[in-house]
Amino acid sequence: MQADQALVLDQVTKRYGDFTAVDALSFAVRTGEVFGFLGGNGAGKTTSLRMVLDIIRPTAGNISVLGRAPGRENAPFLGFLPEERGLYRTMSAIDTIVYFGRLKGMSAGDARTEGLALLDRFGLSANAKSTMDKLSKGMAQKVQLATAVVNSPRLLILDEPFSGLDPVNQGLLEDEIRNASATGATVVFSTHVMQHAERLCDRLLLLARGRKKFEGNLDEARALLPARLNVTARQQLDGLPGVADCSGGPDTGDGWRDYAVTLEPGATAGGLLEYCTTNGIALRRFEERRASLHDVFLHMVGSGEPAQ
Ligand SMILES: Nc1ncnc2c1ncn2[C@@H]1O[C@H](COP(=O)(O)OP(=O)(O)OP(=O)(O)O)[C@@H](O)[C@H]1O
Repeated sequence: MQADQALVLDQVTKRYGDFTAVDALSFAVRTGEVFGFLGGNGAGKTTSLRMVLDIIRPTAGNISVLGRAPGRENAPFLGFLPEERGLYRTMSAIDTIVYFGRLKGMSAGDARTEGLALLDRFGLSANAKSTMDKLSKGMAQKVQLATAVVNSPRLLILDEPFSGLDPVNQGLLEDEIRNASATGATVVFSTHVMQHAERLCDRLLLLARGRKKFEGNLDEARALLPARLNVTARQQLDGLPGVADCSGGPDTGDGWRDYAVTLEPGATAGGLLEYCTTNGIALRRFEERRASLHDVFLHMVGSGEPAQ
């Protein structure tokens, strides 16, 4: 493992009987980056994260967390928001945060000071002494987030952190992730909602049926898709170099038509534009349509896997 890698999985497999939930998965998360762990339902995200946290053990392969094997001694440096949220119903919000801070080796005083500051930041100052069963689901989720970050973790792992949050609180969580990253923490979060990943991730991994489909940054992910263009021209572009498909809308009356053009893999919009210019093909509009991460997901994983 290199010094600039916060998390490394090397050929990690997890089997449940005959079923392989995670299949020879290898990837590395660099220190300080926000890393998206993406996949549809049942892809193996939670299973992978649980192995990192030593909640379950791999069937095969190696995991390195901040340079060490998974285990309890990593607790002071880690923050974890589990997918299954659950806190002691009769404990107050602040006591809950202090309890988790203590589990991670903080003093009660430090955990309380930091816990109160977090509740304030999350708009929950007035609820510090409310017991968990008196809080709304979203409020309880923010308290749980506070338990994950109270120790200013070097590696923050969030399993489906956006589920169950309203748009305002989703924004707050995005800010919290950016904030953790800005202060030097490494953040790994799983999601099946591509928009969050698109806004937040430095790099991402796409998982399907336990296998890695892609690891890289957003631009690299988008480059996996053939370029698509909106073009207004006087003639069909089918058959031009690099054009895989060109479908046209109605003639607007003066001979111009709008075309949706898909290029062949590896062909570039610039190459087609240059060809048109040098060959006297008149163009009134020539726009590249930027692929979304959702498009990439469907392209890589297929529409059988859910993504939003
Ligand atoms: N303890 C278990 N015993 C048997 N199979 C399991 C167990 N835990 C998980 N699985 C299976 O492993 C696969 C991966 O599950 P996992 O929870 O890791 O997926 P996920 O990517 O987190 O999905 P989701 O987005 O739905 O939470 C699923 O098919 C699941 O049924």
